[in-house]
Amino acid sequence: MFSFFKKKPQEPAPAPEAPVAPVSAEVVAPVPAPPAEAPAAEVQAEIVAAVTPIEQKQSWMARLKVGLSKTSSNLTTLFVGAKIDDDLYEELESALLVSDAGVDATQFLLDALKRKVKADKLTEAEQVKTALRTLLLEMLTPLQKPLVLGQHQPLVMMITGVNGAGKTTTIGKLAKHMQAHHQSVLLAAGDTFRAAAREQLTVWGQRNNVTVIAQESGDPAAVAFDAVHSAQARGTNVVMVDTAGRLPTQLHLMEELKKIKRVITKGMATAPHEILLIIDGNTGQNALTQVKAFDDALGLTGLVVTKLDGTAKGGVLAAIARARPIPVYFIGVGEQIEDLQPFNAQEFVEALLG
Ligand SMILES: Nc1nc2c(ncn2[C@@H]2O[C@H](COP(=O)(O)OP(=O)(O)OP(=O)(O)O)[C@@H](O)[C@H]2O)c(=O)[nH]1
Repeated sequence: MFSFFKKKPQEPAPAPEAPVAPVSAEVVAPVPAPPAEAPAAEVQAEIVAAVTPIEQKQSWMARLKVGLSKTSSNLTTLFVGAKIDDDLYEELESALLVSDAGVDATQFLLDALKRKVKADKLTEAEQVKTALRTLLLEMLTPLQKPLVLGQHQPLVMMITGVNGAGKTTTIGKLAKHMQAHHQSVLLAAGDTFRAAAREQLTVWGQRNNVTVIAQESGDPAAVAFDAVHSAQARGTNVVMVDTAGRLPTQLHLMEELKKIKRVITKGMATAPHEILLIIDGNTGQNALTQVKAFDDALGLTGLVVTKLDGTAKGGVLAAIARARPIPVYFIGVGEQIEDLQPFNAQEFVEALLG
């Protein structure tokens, strides 16, 4: 099942469009006032759930389970035939740390588990496992939030992340899913560093009926600005701004991201409405460092965790839930479109703990 949440727009009545300003590298035309949002094309206040064939769903869950099988086997075997004693807690501590949950989340889970074992007078290891499942679910459920469509016209999304995290691939998958929900999509090829990235996106756009705004050379902020105005003029529903990969330690590149955000806001006062960080699920605890750094710089609204089909351990979501509980809109378990699905805490915990 792939679903988005569609909502009525909350903005005041739309004002007329500001004239499209010429794109310039540094400062862009005066801020149009007031925010010029056209009425949302189609609005519904309900969760739109695409019915996904049961086999597809099962194969997706199967891939998630395979992806997280190492962690799952570490976490589940330690309960088999075990006694509830210090050894069990120690083994659990190691398994959680190895799963990338990090010290804080691991300690939190262990403390909570010990309290629960005492309070509920648990006597069997299997009951402790069930208690752990409940605690993990409580911890991860706040991360489960749908991406809202139809609230802004256009909905402007900035997509960020380190090199190779899966930004461009995720944009492609999201665009397809959005089209399936009758949303028109426009992409801004903001990775102006790599000509190949721009070309890749342009070719992909042509094939998939998605307009791509790209510039031969230039400033990614200008490309983003151009894309926002273009979407406003065309009545496009969603703009996704791709950005070049960068490490949080590359401070000048982080400054560039802030600039892209500022310039988007100049193009549309309420935008960007979503700032997503794409995380490679295999980066372990480093993912948390990325979340903190990108959030500090930009104020993230959502995360997408990719490559949970590989050697990912999955525990990093617990670390994120404790340290920076930013919604995980989607998780990816492969390269196909249907391999990107909304994050569901229940399914995730099931994949981790059986
Ligand atoms: N196995 C697997 N591979 C994925 C997934 N998502 C993306 N990939 C692959 O990861 C690689 C990098 O993806 P890109 O989308 O190019 O990453 P990017 O963040 O745009 O990279 P840069 O443009 O270098 O910053 C590609 O080979 C993708 O096919 C996933 O969920 N699972």
